[in-house]
Parts: sequence; C-alpha cells; structure tokens
Amino acid sequence: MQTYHSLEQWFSWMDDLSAKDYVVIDHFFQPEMYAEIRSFFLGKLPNFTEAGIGTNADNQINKNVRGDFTYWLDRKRDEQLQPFWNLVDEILYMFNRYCFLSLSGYEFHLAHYPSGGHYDKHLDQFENRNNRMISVVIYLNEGWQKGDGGELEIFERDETSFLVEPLAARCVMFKSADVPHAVLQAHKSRFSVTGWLLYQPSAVGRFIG
Ligand SMILES: O=C(O)CCC(=O)C(=O)O
Ligand SMILES: [Fe+2]
Repeated sequence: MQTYHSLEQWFSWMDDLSAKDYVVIDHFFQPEMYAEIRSFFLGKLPNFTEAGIGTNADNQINKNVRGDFTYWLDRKRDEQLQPFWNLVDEILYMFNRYCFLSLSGYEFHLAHYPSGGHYDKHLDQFENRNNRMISVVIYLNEGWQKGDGGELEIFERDETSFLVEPLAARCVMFKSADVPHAVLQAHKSRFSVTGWLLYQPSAVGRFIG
C-alpha cells in the first residue's frame, strides 16, 4: 500500500503514543501539503467563528477559558483538501489496524488564536459526549520564535508539564481523555489544524443504525 508516511514511522509514533499517551512529530506535513493547507487556511480566515466550550446543545463562549476562532472542515465541501483527507484516512487506518482501536470517524477544524488568545488546562472531552479518542494538532506557524507564545503545555501522569512549541508542520497526537493540556497565551496570531479521531461504541451504533 502506498502511504504518505512509512510504516516504520507509524510504528515508532504509535509506540511512543502508547508508552507516554502523546507523541510529537516534526515535518508531519511535507512542504506541498503544508503549503496547500496554509493557503486554504488564510483564504478562510474571514469565515472563522468564535469557539465555545461544550457540545452543540450546550455551547458557551467564555473568553476566560479559550480565545480561539475556528472553521470546521467538511470533507465534501472542502474537497480541494483531498490529499489531507487521504492522510486522515491513513491515520485512521493505522490506528485501527495496528493499535486495535475502533475508530469510526473524525472531526477537524482550523483554529486561529489571535494575539492574547489562550486555552485553559482541559481534557478533550465533553461531559455528555466522550467519543473523542485521539487528538491531533498540526501547527502552521512559520518562523515561530521564543516569545511568540502559544506553546502547548502537556501535563504528564505525575502532573509535571512541559511545553511544545507550535512550529510549522509539527504534529502532536495524544489520548484525548487522558492528557490534560493547555494553550499558553499567544503573543502573535497562532494557526493550527486540530482534529479528533472518534470512537463509536457499538451500543450507540445499534440505536442509530
Ligand atoms: O492548539 C493546540 O495546541 C491545542 C488545542 C486544544 O487543546 C483544543 O482545541 O482542544
Ligand atoms: Fe484540547
């Protein structure tokens, strides 16, 4: 099978993820895909909306908790991102095939933290919806430098934490329900593509099937 990343790379990333609950991958987007997504991102900036907390029915905007603006991607509408959707299929395939996860879907958005934006420490789960298994964030910040802010703070099992710089084409994957994390205040506009690989418990499937 022709894949975007080699099996060896996938195996080493999945080993890391299962040992530590997170993995940081540099150059996850090769230059061509990076350029396509970044230019798509810039074109959609006028359409971003303020992100809330909670699910659709219980969505609240609270600038004290998070200050990003998002644009939800849609595979049918945003078909010009086909190479990216193929990569999403590859991610799902690798986790299902080699980590024995039952991932049945995904949701991705583009995120813009304007200068001053942050996101308090949280888990990627909602009280009434817990089907997010793996979080995937890919950064689109060219020339990011210390002092620009917007680092991702990851909390380890022993509650110590460390910072991940949001460098262009860097990807962070982590277990959505297990890894508390925060986005430190950005001092410059901060761009990313963020997604969640979703688990559909079979009991739920029976009712909507
Ligand atoms: O952009 C990041 O580094 C993390 C974003 C995040 O935690 C979220 O959107 O839930
Ligand atoms: Fe998060």
